[in-house]
Amino acid sequence: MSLLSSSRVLVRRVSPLPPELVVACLHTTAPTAGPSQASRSRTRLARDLKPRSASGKGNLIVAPEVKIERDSAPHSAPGTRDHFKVREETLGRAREWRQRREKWREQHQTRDESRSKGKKAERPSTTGWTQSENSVRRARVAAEGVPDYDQPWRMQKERLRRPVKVLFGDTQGAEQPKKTDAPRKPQVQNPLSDEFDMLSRTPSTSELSTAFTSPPLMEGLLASVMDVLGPRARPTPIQALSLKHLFKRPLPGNTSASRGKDDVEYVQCLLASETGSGKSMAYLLPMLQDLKISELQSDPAALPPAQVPLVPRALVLAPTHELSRQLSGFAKALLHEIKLRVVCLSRANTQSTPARNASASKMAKDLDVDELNQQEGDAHRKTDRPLDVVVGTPSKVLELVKGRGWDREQQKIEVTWDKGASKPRKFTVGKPQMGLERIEWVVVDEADVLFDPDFHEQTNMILSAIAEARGQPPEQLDQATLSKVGPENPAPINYPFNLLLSTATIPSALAWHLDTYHPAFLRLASPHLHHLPKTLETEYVSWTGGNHNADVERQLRGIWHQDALREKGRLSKVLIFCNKSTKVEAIGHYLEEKGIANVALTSDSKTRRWGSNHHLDGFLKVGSESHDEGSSSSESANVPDAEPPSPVPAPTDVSKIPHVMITTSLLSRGLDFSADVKHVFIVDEPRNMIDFLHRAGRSGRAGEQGKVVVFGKTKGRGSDKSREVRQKVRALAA
Ligand SMILES: Nc1ncnc2c1ncn2[C@@H]1O[C@H](COP(=O)(O)OP(=O)(O)OP(=O)(O)O)[C@@H](O)[C@H]1O
Repeated sequence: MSLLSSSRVLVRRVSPLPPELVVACLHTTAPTAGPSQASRSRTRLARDLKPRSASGKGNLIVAPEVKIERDSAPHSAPGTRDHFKVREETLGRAREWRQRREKWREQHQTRDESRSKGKKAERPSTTGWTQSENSVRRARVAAEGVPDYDQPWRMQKERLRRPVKVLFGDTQGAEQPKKTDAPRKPQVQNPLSDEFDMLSRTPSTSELSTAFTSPPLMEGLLASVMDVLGPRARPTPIQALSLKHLFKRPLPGNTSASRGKDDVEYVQCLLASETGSGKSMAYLLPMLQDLKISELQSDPAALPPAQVPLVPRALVLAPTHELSRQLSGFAKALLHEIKLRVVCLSRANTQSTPARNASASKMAKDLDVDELNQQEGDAHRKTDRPLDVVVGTPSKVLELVKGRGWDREQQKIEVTWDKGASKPRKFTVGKPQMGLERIEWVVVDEADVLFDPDFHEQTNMILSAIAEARGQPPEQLDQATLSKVGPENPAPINYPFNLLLSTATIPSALAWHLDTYHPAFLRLASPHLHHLPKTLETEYVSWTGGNHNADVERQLRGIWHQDALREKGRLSKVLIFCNKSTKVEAIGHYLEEKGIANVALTSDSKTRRWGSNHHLDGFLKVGSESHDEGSSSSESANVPDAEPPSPVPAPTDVSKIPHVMITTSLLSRGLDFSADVKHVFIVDEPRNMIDFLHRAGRSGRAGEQGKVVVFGKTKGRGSDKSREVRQKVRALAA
């Protein structure tokens, strides 16, 4: 079972759909079988990202690594290990070349002198090394399998031209190495590295901003960016691309800008960069600024009165409610100056109401927006001034758009029909609470999950519903046409709103979807896409025997022991990822018995039902999650009850304060964990490399140091799988 199938639990399945909705989403429903199935895998990384559209529309832009000052990008901030490593490497290489040149000169001089004296002289080597030195060097290169940087550039280039074995990604069509050329150890290459290496050096991408400035940002937004990231923060590659390409609307008062407000085309773009590289800000900034400018330029009195309580102008979709809450908190932090209204669609927004009683209408009634409008007085009554941004999961959004229980009614009808009963069971569908007609921006965060077979019906249904509400429903295709569409025969959809997709991994299924339905999308990518963050170290740990839990405990205690020696008692927090809920619980109980307080979180943990993020307290980054009403986290924590907890336990006491969170892939997506989470343990073999990238990426974020510890069998029978995983991980870390 793949990562994404394990995340099925995140959303209530919608089945079967009413016929009118099926038509609406058929347009983007890909047939499930066929010859191109392999190219639509959701567990394999795409081999290339260039748009395949024959029309020549669409563009892939990869940020150059060199142009973003390395010292200021989070992953290589001054003082970090990476910074010093790069510096040392660069200096070391230069020193070596200088020495070699000197040696070469000396050799030539000796030869010339010998010749002038009529003696026979040894021919100097082209590399500057003597023959004996050369043979030692060659032996080292062969034994260690390291690239031979000492070879002259021509030979080096020749070496690079040799075909390499692609061990992940789609292997179809990949050139296999000739037997004679094969290096000793199989070489694993990251599928995108060649394409990205070339693109990130093209001159067209070189003019990127190395600072947050105004323009393109409006002053209020710039101030908030400085407040959130600090005054010396510099844009990451993906943010620099966003600053250059996604700010289309001129700032108010900018008379020199040639484009008027009506000339603005819809922005339709994919933002792809590694985990923890600041994608949230890369999509939030252009969206929030555009909303503010359009608010300043529009006349609220001219808007038709809204029929429902919530009429947002932007929608951010995320796969889990935890991520929705964190994103809405992050957006709010960026809006202190420019004042837009953000609401997270979550049960925790209702006033201390038990989850089961929270209806959509109650939620709409109690949402912060009402409070805000009331505070602002009668001049801005509920429906006079639109809500700006709504953040939520697709199922929650549909619940508000179609009324609570809209999907359940259909289910009941089907069930009754199956049993041959004459009448379907009655089910009352709630009233719609949210209108989509004013939506100008849609962001699909974790796009690879939301366009994955488990979620794509809901995502496409929302996108189609917005297009319809805005008066331009997408063209409906019949089954025969649908079965023929593909990258070679695309069926482009032109949504009448700005659409941003954000992701850290592009499985071939998403690449297929984009080539087929969005060939004209602008694709912005960081040069480090499909790699582990540079500040993340990898360590492999072998199981010592039958009791794996004991090995996990030993590692934890080892880490804390080191921390206690190094950081004056501040112990790092650890995330443990398992493949199954039963294993999560087993490790949780074991650690609890051993006096290690922990939070064991599975999809049906009680604390998740409240819709707040309190169950992640102490693990999530402080300041980026929104504080809300909800249950306390104590229910989810497996705190051993050996001693009654003291009111303020010492921060280092791992038996009282949970320093370990154990979970499945449920929490591997998008969440920004605090810098205290320095270690991620992968105790079960990752199901695929996409899964691994997301799990490992919860640490080592935005230039923070982190370590991913991969457990496995390293010797004897059954160690092949773990060896293969190590090879792949090495390619991701390259
Ligand atoms: N330019 C920057 N400089 C320093 N830190 C930054 C910068 N931009 C964002 N950050 C910080 O980096 C962290 C990670 O950002 P974010 O959650 O947006 O990453 P992401 O790319 O969306 O990760 P994921 O793929 O896991 O969702 C956040 O804590 C954010 O505050």
